[in-house]
Amino acid sequence: MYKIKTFNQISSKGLERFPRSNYEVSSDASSPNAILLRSHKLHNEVLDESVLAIARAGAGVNNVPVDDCSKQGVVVFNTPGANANAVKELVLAGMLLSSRGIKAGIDHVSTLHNITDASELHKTLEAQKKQFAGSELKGKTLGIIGLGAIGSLVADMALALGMKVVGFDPALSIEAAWRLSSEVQRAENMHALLAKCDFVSLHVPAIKPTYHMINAEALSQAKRGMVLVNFARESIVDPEAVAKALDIGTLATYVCDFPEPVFYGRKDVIAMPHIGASTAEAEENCAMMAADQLMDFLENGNIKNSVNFPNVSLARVDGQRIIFTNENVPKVLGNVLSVLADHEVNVIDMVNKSRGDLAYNIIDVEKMNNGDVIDAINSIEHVTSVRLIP
Ligand SMILES: NC(=O)C1=CN([C@@H]2O[C@H](COP(=O)(O)OP(=O)(O)OC[C@H]3O[C@@H](n4cnc5c(N)ncnc54)[C@H](O)[C@@H]3O)[C@@H](O)[C@H]2O)C=CC1
Ligand SMILES: O=C(O)C(=O)COP(=O)(O)O
Repeated sequence: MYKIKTFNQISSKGLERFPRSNYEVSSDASSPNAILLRSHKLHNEVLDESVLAIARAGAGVNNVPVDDCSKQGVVVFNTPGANANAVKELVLAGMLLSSRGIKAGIDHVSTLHNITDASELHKTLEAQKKQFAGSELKGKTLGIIGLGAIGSLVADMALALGMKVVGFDPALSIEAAWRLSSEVQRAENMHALLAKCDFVSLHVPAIKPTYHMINAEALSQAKRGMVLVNFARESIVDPEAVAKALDIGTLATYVCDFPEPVFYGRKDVIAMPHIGASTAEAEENCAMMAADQLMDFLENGNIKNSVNFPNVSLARVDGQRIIFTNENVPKVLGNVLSVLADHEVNVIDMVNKSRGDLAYNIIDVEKMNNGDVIDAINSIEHVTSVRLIP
């Protein structure tokens, strides 16, 4: 029986994937084999030694202590692209809210409830609507910083709306580059992008190099009257610098999914409560993908869409499967194979893959009678975790 501990509201479509004959899934599971969560912050919690994997039903893993997990051989998964469409649609809403008098117009209409005569109401609205005129997105230039799953969808959407699109992504993967429209112009650097865009949308992960990447210095390069859209993370912008840029007119509007106290009461900030991925479709996609990845990992040791370990997959054969993780240094695999040889364990098939400082191994062996083998592997220097799958 595998135990999955959940945090946050996980879509039932995902939870239903775990057969209850084999899985206990609950928010208060003790000694869980795996954790399934969304934005719940794990940094201040002690990770149970029983935890083999953590699946983030979503994209950003800044709420998971990935480096600590790596040291303990805990595999961290996310669900790339599964909520990208939901975010893309809200980016469009954000751009429209910033360029048309939608919010102010709606608020204004709600103040007119005292006018009970329909023709008087219509006359008043027609006389006042000029206050809520805006401008169109067509023909404007959108800069996109981060051209991964979300950024590339935003680019396609903007091009379809008749916008010009400029992109910046120094870490673009080959797969993401293939997805990207050839109509997206490449900016040499972020400053060049900021200088020529009417709208700039951020779609980078919250990692050290992106911390406050939109700061006073970056904003000093921005085209006057730019709209900044942040559905990525709060840490990517310096809120004080954004408030200052709004004060002096460098920025016309800041649209974000991450409200900050410094923005309270500002009419030029459109702040939403982190709802970029809050659609039934995105929640289902993320939860189902995370559940499937966890099950394949727990039952077979296969890894797909981990953020710290390589993708690894090996077809099952009769026998037993040994899984171990190690620091990526010489001799570890050799030492493990020596232990197997010393215990007269016959290897059927194996795979060994590394990613940066970490390595992941699956070794299929004929059924063993010796219970000491796993302990012996565990005691090898640089091995960080080991388990046996029957
Ligand atoms: N508001 C919400 O509810 C949601 C927010 N997000 C946020 O959006 C982020 C991006 O999500 P995805 O597009 O799915 O991730 P992704 O991994 O597909 O794309 C991220 C892109 O950012 C690029 N990048 C990394 N460092 C960069 C830098 N310094 N400058 C420019 N580009 C850089 C990467 O090369 C990659 O192409 C997530 O990490 C998360 O923080 C994601 C989903 C929902
Ligand atoms: O996927 C992401 O990175 C998100 O920010 C979505 O967060 P949520 O799962 O809606 O709490």
